[in-house]
Amino acid sequence: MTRLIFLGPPGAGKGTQAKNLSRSCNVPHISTGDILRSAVANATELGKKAKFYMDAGELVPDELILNLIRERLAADDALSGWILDGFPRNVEQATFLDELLKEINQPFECVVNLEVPDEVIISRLVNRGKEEGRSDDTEATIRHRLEVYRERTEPLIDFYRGRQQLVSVDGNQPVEDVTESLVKVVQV
Ligand SMILES: Nc1ncnc2c1ncn2[C@@H]1O[C@H](COP(=O)(O)OP(=O)(O)O)[C@@H](O)[C@H]1O
Repeated sequence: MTRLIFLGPPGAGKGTQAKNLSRSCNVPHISTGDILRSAVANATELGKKAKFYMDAGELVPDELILNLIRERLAADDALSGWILDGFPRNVEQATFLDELLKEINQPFECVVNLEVPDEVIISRLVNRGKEEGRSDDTEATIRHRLEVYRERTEPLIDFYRGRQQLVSVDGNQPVEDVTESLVKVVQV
């Protein structure tokens, strides 16, 4: 049963790798960023509330995210596995996820930490901003997202490492090489 959590700074390649792996494992790729962006595009209630935070490079408040994850993991296609990308992003979300997974009896396999140096991340994100026109990929917002990552998300590395649930993978390699390392590490 494939149940993986992807961790790493913005621009580490979580989305790309999670998508590749979800295809080869035949489980859904659950990206909170994608879900939120589609909510914004469809101007749903959630989207209207989330847009402000996303454009500022802040985390969207937990009260908007936690229910969304609870519902998404309860969907039929998630019963036989999933790859989580972009969640959890702070200790509160990680604690919530622990409780939720216990409640629905779905233990995860491991947390994959994609490691990429800061200067590589910044140039990747600046390029993505130009190519995809994502409104949060401007240089000032990118720097702020990295700060938010350091402050709120990075502590999760020790959180999971302390429980021997963390696996680190070098994300600073060509996409296919990262995928290959990942497949080896998670043995899917
Ligand atoms: N779990 C989450 N908790 C709070 N906000 C989130 C979460 N996931 C995504 N977001 C919001 O969506 C934005 C984009 O997320 P994502 O696509 O994962 O981007 P990246 O990892 O490239 O920064 C984040 O900057 C944040 O505002």
